[in-house]
Amino acid sequence: MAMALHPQVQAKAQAEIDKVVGNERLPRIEDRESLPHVLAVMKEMFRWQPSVRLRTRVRFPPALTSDADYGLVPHAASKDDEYQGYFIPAKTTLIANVWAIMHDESVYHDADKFIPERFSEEGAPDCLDYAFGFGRRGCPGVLVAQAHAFVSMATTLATFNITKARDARGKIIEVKAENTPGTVNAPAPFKVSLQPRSEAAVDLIHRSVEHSKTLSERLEVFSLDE
Ligand code: HEM
Repeated sequence: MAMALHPQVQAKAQAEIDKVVGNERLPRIEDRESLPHVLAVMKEMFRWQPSVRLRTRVRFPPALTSDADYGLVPHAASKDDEYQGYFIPAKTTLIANVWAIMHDESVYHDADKFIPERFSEEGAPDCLDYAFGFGRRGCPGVLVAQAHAFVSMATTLATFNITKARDARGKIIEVKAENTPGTVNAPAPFKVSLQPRSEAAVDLIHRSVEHSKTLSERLEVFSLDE
């Protein structure tokens, strides 16, 4: 969705991939540090639309909403505590308001806009520190999730142009940045067009599909042997 809405962000990320990775292979996780704009696009995705649901700009106490009756992964204070001068009695339900953190205008200017350069060029605080929760109950899948998100994004950008789709009469179907209700923050259904970027991209896509088939065959052999 974000790429169809922001073609200039997409073009910049693709130019970076073309320069650093070329079109002989797909981007890999090892390329992460050499692709700062692509990484910034991923961070901006997690900031602009954090996966957690709680969505309010009320911050009382800052960054924490206490005794809320909705939101993702509520936690409880195991003992009396204090946070920035606010007393939190034991057993209080606490839900980190990740949306408020990610859309705090004093930290992320034009917070509702999609601006990856805030991470790659402006030194904004790394939103990946919050997107997966906090402390000892933070997401244990964080590393695998981030690696997967980066590789999926980078390989898609390397091989496809994502644009707004057109209807049967050729009229552009506008994309609306809307979300589904529910615990997990997912985009509402939307239509985009994915076109391979070149013959080389088509070849890479075919080769990677063949490669994954080989991998799954190897995994099958491995599980049969056991
Ligand atoms: C983009 C992908 C993902 C996102 C955005 C995400 C985000 C989160 C968040 C925000 C929490 C709540 C943390 C908290 O309450 O402080 C969480 C918890 C959790 N996540 Fe993920 N997660 C992702 C992928 C994964 C994956 C791939 C795994 C497993 C391999 C995983 C396993 C878990 C588990 C088990 C918990 C509960 C931890 C606990 O309560 O101690 N997650 N995740």
